[in-house]
Amino acid sequence: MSRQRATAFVPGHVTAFFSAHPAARPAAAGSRGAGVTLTDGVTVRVSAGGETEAGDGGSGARTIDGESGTIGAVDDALAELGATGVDVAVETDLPIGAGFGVSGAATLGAALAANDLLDRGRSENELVRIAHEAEVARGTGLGDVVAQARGGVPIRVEPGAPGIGELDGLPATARVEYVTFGELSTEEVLGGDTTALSAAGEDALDRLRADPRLPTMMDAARAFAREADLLVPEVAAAIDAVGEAGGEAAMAMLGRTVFALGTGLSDAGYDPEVCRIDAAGARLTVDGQG
Ligand SMILES: Nc1ncnc2c1ncn2[C@@H]1O[C@H](COP(=O)(O)OP(=O)(O)OP(=O)(O)O)[C@@H](O)[C@H]1O
Ligand SMILES: CC(C)(CO)[C@@H](O)C(=O)[O-]
Repeated sequence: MSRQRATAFVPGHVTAFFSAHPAARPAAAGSRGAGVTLTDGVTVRVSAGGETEAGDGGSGARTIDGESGTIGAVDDALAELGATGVDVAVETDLPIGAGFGVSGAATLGAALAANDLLDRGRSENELVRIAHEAEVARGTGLGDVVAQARGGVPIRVEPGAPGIGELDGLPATARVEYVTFGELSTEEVLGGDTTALSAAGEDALDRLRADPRLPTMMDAARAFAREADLLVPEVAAAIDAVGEAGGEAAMAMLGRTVFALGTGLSDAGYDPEVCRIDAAGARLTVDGQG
C-alpha cells in the first residue's frame, strides 16, 4: 500500500525592503531585497484519499486552519504537478496577508508535499520554480518563495526563480518578535506604480551589500518604508517606541506588521509573538516534527 500523506514545513518570510522586477515570463519576474525567514511558518499536509494508480485521488478538499478555504497560487502549482485532486490542509499560526508570505509558503509546501506523495520526481529547484511562477502570476508575492526555500536571512541579489535569480544571505541568527495590526493588500501595492518604491529598494540593497549586517538591514528597512510611503501610523509608532527603548524594529512588507530583533518589542511594552530566524528553509517533515 502506498503512503497516503506527505507533509512539508515552510518558514514565514518577512521582507525588510524590496524592489519589484516584473517580466513577461513569471520565472524571470521577481524582486530584489532582503528579509528574515522565521521558525513560525506554514505546515502543508497533502493527502490522497484512496489507493488510485494515478495517485492524486483525494477529494480535492482545501482547508486553511481547519476551515474550508484556498489560496490561488496553491491550486496553480498543484495543477502544474498534475495533482489537483489531492486534499490540501494548510496550517499556520501566522496571520494571512500581513507580510509573512503565507501564500508563498503554502504554495511551496504544497508543491514539495505533492511531489513527494505522488512521486513526481521533480528536483528542489524545479519545485521552487513552479511555486515561484504560481505566486508571481497570482500577484501575491515576488520574492517570498525563493527566500523561503533558502531559509536564514536571504538577500535577493537578482530577481527570479532558481537558475535565473541569485541569492546571497546574511550569516546571522536572532530571536525575532512581531506584532500585527492588520492586512495590507500585496496585489494592490504591486498592481500600482512601483517606481519610487523600487528606487528606494535599490538604495537599501546597495547599503546592505556594502555592510551585510542585521542592524544595517533594519536601518535600511526603516528608510525604505519611509521613502516608499508605506508606513501606517500604528506601525510607525511601534517602530519609534522600539527605537526609543534601544532596539531595532522595522515594518514587514507588505503588512501592517512590525518585526524586531531580540526583545525589542517586549522592551517597548508590546506583547509580541516570539520566534527565531529559521536556519533550514523549506523542507519535507515527518508529521508533527519540524
Ligand atoms: N483568510 C484569508 N485572509 C486573507 N487571504 C486569504 C484568506 N484565505 C485565503 N486567502 C488568499 O490567500 C492569499 C494571501 O496572499 P497575500 O499575498 O495577501 O498574503 P501573504 O502571502 O500572507 O502575505 P504577504 O504577501 O503580505 O507577505 C490571497 O490569494 C487570498 O485570496
Ligand atoms: C512583494 C513582497 C513584498 C510581498 O510580500 C515580497 O514577495 C517580496 O519581497 O518580493
